[in-house]
Amino acid sequence: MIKVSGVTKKYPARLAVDNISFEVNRGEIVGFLGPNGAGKTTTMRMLTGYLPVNSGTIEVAGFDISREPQEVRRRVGYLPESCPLYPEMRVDEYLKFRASLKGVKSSIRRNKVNEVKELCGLTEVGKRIIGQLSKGYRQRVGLADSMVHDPDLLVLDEPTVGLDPFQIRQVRELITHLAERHTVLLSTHILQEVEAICERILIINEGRIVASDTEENLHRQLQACSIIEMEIMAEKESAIEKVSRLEGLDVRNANELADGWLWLEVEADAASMRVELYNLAVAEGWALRELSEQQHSLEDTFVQITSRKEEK
Ligand SMILES: Nc1ncnc2c1ncn2[C@@H]1O[C@H](COP(=O)(O)OP(=O)(O)OP(=O)(O)O)[C@@H](O)[C@H]1O
Repeated sequence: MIKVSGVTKKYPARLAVDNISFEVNRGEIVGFLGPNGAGKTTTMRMLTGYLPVNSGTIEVAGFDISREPQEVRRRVGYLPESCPLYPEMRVDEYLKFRASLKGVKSSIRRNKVNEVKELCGLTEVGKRIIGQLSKGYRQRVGLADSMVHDPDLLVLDEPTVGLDPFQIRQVRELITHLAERHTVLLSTHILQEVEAICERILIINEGRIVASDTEENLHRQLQACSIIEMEIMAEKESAIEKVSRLEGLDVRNANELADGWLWLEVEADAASMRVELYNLAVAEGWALRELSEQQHSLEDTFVQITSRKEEK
């Protein structure tokens, strides 16, 4: 559905997107993650034909964005970061206006508007003035707008930004529902959002794609190093020395607990090195009451991937 090949975008004072390539398959729901200024919005604007590329090619639904921008726009629904609604218009009026701008035939326009209103939970507010709606509802109007021409692909830039937790949940459910019929590329800062709705994650950092995989596989890449916590009855200095002497294990933190036990935080080069620590405790005659490996959160994964120096 999306094929980006070697795309670069330079603003006068800044290289925002640096030779990126990635693909999104039909029917996928892909999360686009990256720190502030990483290049997410720039990429999304190029994908939707709002910003020209400097070099490289973008194909959407088989059409080249530079050569056939109209064909691409017809097949893409875009929810920009700050959706430019007309605050003085009523919801129905606005959606009909947008549908006509997007070339929806007048004979089916009313039906299309009703359909997207229903999908976005807007049926009750059709007669309301947009400027008087809550932010959550305005966001739904933006979503309804992005899909009123029945696009194959939805590109959503931070769809839940500024919403309260209840609205966030509703908009997420809506997106999950939309993904049954559309391919979705969605940018967000909220990692739980990606965990909750996306099948695959693309991570962009300083204008470059630094990861593209399922959440599970991204975690797996990082399982190569893990953190183990242990609590033993042992003398601090000697325990640190003996643990650190084991290959692939290094003590990061040590604390003598109030009840006399020693807590150690150990960095392991590989997953499942707890058994080495268990064997050491047995060999040294240390009583052991805790030996656990920390699971990486998506946040750890994100931080590690976006701070890997060699990939910059
Ligand atoms: N119109 C512009 N003119 C000049 N520089 C720009 C323009 N738009 C974006 N930039 C710069 O390009 C880089 C990428 O910006 P972009 O908005 O694509 O990042 P982003 O990942 O969407 O960030 P955020 O998460 O903060 O929205 C940033 O350094 C930004 O300052």
